[in-house]
Amino acid sequence: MSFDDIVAQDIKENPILIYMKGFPESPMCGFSALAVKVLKLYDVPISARDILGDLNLKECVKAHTNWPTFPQIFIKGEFVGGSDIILDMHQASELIVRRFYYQVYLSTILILNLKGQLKDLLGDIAQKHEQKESS
Ligand SMILES: N[C@@H](CCC(=O)N[C@@H](CS)C(=O)NCC(=O)O)C(=O)O
Ligand code: FES
Repeated sequence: MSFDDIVAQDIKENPILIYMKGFPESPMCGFSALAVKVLKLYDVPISARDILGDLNLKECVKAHTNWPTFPQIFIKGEFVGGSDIILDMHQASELIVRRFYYQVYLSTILILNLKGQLKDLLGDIAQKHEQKESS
């Protein structure tokens, strides 16, 4: 099996694959460690290959993606990028989630406020209605 075949098979068979320095449990570089840390936040199975021990594999991966550095992350067969890109993607998704909760919070305040106003308004009518009935 050529190294090209190994890379092609790796990418095909593993939904999340990192070519990295070291292994997920023992990264040998801060950039690789960061990529693993971000992916671990999503509770997904992470497959990895250590490129430090195999220069041929390393060169083959670089040629395959035309990307000069490691880590290199593949998700569902697609090359995504390195640690900067995966961190940016994570932070962007965090921002969307935070904005969503903020919107829900604002909407809840608004609904409670309207409900309070309606209660005051109707309460007044109900009181007058009661007074009329008793007189
Ligand atoms: N900004 C890069 C950082 C990765 C990086 O600069 N990696 C370097 C140092 S570990 C690298 O792989 N250099 C090429 C090499 O060691 O062969 C990213 O987003 O992944
Ligand atoms: S091995 Fe030195 S920065 Fe990655």
